[in-house]
Amino acid sequence: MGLTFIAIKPDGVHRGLVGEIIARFEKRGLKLCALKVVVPEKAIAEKHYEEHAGKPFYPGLVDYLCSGPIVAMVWSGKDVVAVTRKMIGATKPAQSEPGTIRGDLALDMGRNVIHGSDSDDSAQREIKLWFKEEEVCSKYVKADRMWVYEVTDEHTH
Ligand SMILES: Nc1ncnc2c1ncn2[C@@H]1O[C@H](COP(=O)(O)OP(=O)(O)OP(=O)(O)O)[C@@H](O)[C@H]1O
Repeated sequence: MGLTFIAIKPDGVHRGLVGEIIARFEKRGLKLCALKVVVPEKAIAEKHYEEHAGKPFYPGLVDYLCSGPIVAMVWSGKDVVAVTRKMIGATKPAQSEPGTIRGDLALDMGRNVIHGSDSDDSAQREIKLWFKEEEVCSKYVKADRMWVYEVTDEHTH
């Protein structure tokens, strides 16, 4: 089953973009499996971005994530990692296509509004880092499933 971890970063929360971003994922047909508002603990933010540890921007990146509440979410759907990465757009907003979240809502790489897992392995690691198992409701069958998917099997939700 395809799951991904999405976080609306503190700038997205402070700028009032939460509803707009969630609406985009809902309208695409994805299924919301978990959601919470949380001010990240430094240790979790460091772990989340551990692949960047040692890079010059790492301390600022961790401070940015911890600077206010984030909206942490789990979404599921067909090809959910690839689909959400496309919807989010390139890391540098100047390179994000119009129509993407960053292409429409962000201007600065250090304030790029949203995070999305970049692979199934990262998604699994990040979901475990941010959520307890019982906080993720991935089993329910969404009522519009037969209108979102042509074939509804164990790979669609
Ligand atoms: N060279 C850089 N200088 C400053 N900040 C950077 C740089 N590269 C990445 N970042 C910051 O680190 C975050 C993580 O970088 P990554 O390469 O994982 O991009 P991403 O997967 O598009 O972003 P995210 O992980 O936040 O979804 C970026 O969102 C950006 O805020």
